[in-house]
Amino acid sequence: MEKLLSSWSSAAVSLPENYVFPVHSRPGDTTVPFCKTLPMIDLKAALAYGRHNAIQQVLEACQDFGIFQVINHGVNDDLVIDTMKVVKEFFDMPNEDKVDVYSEDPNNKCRLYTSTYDYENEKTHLWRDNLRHHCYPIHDFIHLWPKKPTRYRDVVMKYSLQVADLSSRILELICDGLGLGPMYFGEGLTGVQLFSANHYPPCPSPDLALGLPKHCDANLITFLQQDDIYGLQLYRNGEWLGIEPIPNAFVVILGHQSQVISNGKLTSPEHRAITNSTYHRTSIVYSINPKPDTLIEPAKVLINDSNPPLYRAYQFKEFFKSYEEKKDYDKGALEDFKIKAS
Ligand SMILES: O=C(O)CCC(=O)C(=O)O
Ligand SMILES: [Fe+2]
Repeated sequence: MEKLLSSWSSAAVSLPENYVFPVHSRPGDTTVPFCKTLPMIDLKAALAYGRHNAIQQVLEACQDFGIFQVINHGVNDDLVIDTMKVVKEFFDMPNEDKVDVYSEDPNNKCRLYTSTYDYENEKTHLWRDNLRHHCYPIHDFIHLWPKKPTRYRDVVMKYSLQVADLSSRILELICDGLGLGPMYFGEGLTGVQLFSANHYPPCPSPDLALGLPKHCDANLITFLQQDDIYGLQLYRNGEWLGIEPIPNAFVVILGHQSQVISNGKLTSPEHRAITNSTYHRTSIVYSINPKPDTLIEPAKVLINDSNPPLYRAYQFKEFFKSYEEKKDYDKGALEDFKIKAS
């Protein structure tokens, strides 16, 4: 547990060498402008104008940005606040209360660890601790979740169920918008669901370190809840832009698999998490992933002579292995899966 940032970072006066990112990927000046054009969807209002209107708003956001904020989403506001609170309480606990879930084994279905799954071999450590556990179907995994704080399991269970429901509603809108036919995003594409809480303590050199480097999410889709402390940045048209924290909003982010299934019609955005020298920051990620054996391919209904497949079919586990081995987490992760023009 001594590797955890929360064990030593508060006493650090300078950034250790192995946290300093190479010049080309370090953030430098982190004060970038907010992305003022980021789509913001009021789901309730959008649906009030008819399902067709909601489909159009979601699809446009997914095509143009691949990332948007959603408010009036149907997940209970008090529950959202309470979940952030209980997760912060978890990270605030002394080490002896967290030791049960600390694990250096990436195969563990519930674990607290620091940086990436591959701490020993990574070139630069990330300035984050992460608590991650499976949560679907919930009763297969809840017994593995943290026992403390005592409210943790109850609150996170309610949260997971409601965010899973939101994810189904958003995926149905995407499915209808793309014309994929009913239930395209079924168990195979959504059957692995993870609750992942990132904790970024104050960092002595936010210009040199990163909470998470530039990446696209490997999954199908992410529902991210930001703290009131800013730290999420989007790489768009060659520049970094901040994603403004909006109370109780979810940031919806399409993963690589959505880009492949839509044959490039939808985009998976590159993003990162910066640190700051003053505040602890926490983000909660609800991540929808395919099952390992699921075949991922551009949806057949989207393919025709004028729209040939851009990606070959593969099993999700093949993609994931390459994503982790190549440690090429951004757009490059899809290179080996592209069908090259002959
Ligand atoms: O902490 C954040 O805002 C970003 C988290 C993120 O991108 C991820 O966990 O994949
Ligand atoms: Fe991400």
